[in-house]
Amino acid sequence: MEGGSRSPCPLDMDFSTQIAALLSPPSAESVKDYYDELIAIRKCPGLKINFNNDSGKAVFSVKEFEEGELVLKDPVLVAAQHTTNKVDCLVCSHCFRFIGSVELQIGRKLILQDLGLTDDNEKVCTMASHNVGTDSLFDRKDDTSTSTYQNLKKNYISGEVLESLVGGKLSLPFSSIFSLPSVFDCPGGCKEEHYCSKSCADSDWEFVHSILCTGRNKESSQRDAMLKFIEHANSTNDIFILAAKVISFVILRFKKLKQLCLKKNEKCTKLVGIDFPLLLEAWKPVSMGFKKRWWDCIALPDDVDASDEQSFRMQIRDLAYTSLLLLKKSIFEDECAPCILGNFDLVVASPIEDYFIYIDELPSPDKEEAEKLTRPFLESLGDEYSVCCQGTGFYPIQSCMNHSCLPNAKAFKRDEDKDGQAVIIAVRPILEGEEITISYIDEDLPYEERQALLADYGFKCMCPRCVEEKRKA
Ligand SMILES: C[S@@+](CC[C@H](N)C(=O)[O-])C[C@H]1O[C@@H](n2cnc3c(N)ncnc32)[C@H](O)[C@@H]1O
Repeated sequence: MEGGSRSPCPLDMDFSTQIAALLSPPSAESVKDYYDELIAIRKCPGLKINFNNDSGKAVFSVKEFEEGELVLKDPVLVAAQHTTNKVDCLVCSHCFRFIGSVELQIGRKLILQDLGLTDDNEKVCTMASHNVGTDSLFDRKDDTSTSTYQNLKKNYISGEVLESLVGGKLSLPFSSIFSLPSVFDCPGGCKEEHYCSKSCADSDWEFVHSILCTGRNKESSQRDAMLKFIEHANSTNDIFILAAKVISFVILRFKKLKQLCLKKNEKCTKLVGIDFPLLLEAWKPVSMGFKKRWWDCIALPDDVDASDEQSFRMQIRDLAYTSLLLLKKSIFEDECAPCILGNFDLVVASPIEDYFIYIDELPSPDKEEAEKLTRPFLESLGDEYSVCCQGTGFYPIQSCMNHSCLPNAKAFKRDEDKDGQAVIIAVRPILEGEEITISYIDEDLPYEERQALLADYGFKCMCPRCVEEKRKA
């Protein structure tokens, strides 16, 4: 591996040519073809991806946009909700929409809080690896003949009431206005993932989850190995869960391409046991956003001295290698040699905030009447009563947008944007042919602070504002 000690991974040596090919930037022509097709599929004909001399790929407008106009809706290619966030939000594992009901969201969170899961990271991880979703909450009813949650300590809402809330026996006033899609279980029966519809469940199964599922169809040794991988990721860095999803996505895409190829009776070239051209093709959507290996580009934490950078990077590379070995034990595939890539934030607003605002804005006496029921729940939830769904994902088009401290667009979720898609809105009129830029940081900060933050992204900003402010300094 360049710039560090020798890689602990023998694959790096054995497959150095193939790995170099996988990690080398795709040609300008294949980038153009790939994004032209994707833009047509995404139905955002106002955009074009081209190369810009200073910063590589860039998004350009091919039409005028008005201030406030939607520029892009970009569904996530692969994403994962943060492990700790799973206590706060029950969301569809495919589109990241909130699911169940206002009652289930509130009751589930209070129960998990009372079980101590929000205070204790270790326990959150355990909860996530044996995921407490909906069934597992209800399953506990079988454990006792009386109410399951009657021993809950912190809330002054009784366990019985919470049980009625998650079980659908107790309705909160006006909650039907904020109705959420019903919960669909994982088709593999793992109880770790939940969905908003059969189509989301099927898509996730087809594109990612069938390999990672710890449900009934998994052989028990593989299931144990997968649980060990998940536990390691949750107690070190949950970015490895996203990495595992990316690897699954590539393997499943590879298998599909291979089947297609065999169906058409085409010759599939074999290279040291790997059908390499097909693997390159399967990896293509990921390669479009791949920059560097994770340990080479992750920002140096504040508490790590610059002189220790090299050893820090080697440590996290070794951590990634340990994670990869654990994953390989559970999804061993001869045909694919995986790798880890970069990431982008995923955020979906919680409907719980809207619900409590609605109650607060009701006219008298409806408000007082409704609050008799809702206030104890709001008080029990505390300041963090409506945490967003937060995670990490890879957005193919948004990830091509460069930074400017004087951007013409921004990521902004409107009221109607209730899922994990990236939404980009024009912040001023955009001319045809202009590059579309967003700000990666708080652009209200002074010049020096902006540059310091952008250094973590590996570049010095030369936008017109920075050039001007530097000149004046
Ligand atoms: C999310 S990507 C944007 C797309 C990128 N240009 C590409 O080719 O994939 C972020 C990376 O783009 C480059 N970049 C973004 N904005 C830039 C700018 N204003 N000046 C120089 N490089 C920039 C940096 O390398 C940064 O790490």
